[in-house]
Amino acid sequence: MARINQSLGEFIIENQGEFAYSSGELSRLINSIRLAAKMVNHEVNKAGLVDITGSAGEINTQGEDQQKLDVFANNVFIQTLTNREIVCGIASEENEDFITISGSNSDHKNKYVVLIDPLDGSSNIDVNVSVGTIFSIYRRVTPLGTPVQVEDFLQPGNLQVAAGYIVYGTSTMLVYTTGHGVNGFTLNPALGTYYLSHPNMKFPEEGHIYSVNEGNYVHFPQGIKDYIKYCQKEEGDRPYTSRYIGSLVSDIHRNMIKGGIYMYPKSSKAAKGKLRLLYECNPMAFIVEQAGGKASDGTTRIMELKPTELHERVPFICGSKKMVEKAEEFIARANS
Ligand SMILES: O=P(O)(O)OC[C@H]1O[C@](O)(COP(=O)(O)O)[C@@H](O)[C@@H]1O
Ligand SMILES: [Mg+2]
Ligand SMILES: [Mg+2]
Repeated sequence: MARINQSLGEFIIENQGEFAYSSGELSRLINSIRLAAKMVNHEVNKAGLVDITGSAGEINTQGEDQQKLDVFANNVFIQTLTNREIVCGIASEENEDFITISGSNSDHKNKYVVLIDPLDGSSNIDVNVSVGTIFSIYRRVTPLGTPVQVEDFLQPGNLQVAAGYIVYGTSTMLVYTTGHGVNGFTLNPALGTYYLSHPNMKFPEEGHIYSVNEGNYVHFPQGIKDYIKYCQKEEGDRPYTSRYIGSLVSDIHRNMIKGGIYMYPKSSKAAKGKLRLLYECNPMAFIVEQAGGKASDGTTRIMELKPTELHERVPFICGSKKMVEKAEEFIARANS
């Protein structure tokens, strides 16, 4: 039973029984992510004082200019998980290929793989706007004792055993689900401990916030343009308020608390949108659905999409159930 101010460590142990055939491996894995997030949080808070802002001078596999904090966060999560031999493989936004973790006895004994966006909202690092980390966990599908394969990562979102995000904002929060609801924990920086501050988070069915990069409006499909016009129309409880931070984690976190819809649609500039299915859309969709919201690519439920590549992109619409359904209506009408 969730108790306010219960520590994350206590919560993980007390809820371990929720996981089928729980061996404690998943608990230890979430604990390792908790630890790595504290190390990243420490650096994020010092951004501007230490040499952690700006470009790392490298281009990642997505053709993006890697930021120093992208590289730092990526190394911290990979090392923390590797050192603890807690997973059999890791896929990251910042690495072209997946990483095989064989374990000190090279016995590939671990059953979980992790997919991670180590630093989300990279364009906001240097301007002191909140950023995040996103993680998704699956049970491997290839036999234990053998090296991990790409098919262990290319699983549909509805097979996730856990997913979560960390938002490094006015406070640092870790929000996650194991398929039994969504709980949010706030870091007490003085004690270095996360405490349950947002038990059983619920996504309001309806909201008054729409989040989309309107700078791309001219490039959007007609259905999206029509829905944005609907949000802006003086009618009933509209116009809605436009809020766009440009950090996926922060935009969805806000909308989950206040009610709202986030959209990163496809466009004439980006045929599949920008966001990555495996380590951005699937984990956020799992959390949003577990909180009672909805997540789709405009027509299909995100978590039913069958991934084909590690870094594939998909159009992403998610948030308050009724708002996502309304947007899907406009898309279907424009496509008919
Ligand atoms: O600047 P744009 O095109 O609106 O894109 C913003 C989106 O891109 C992202 O920054 C992509 O994530 P990364 O920073 O992890 O690459 C999202 O967090 C955000 O929602
Ligand atoms: Mg991201
Ligand atoms: Mg990133």
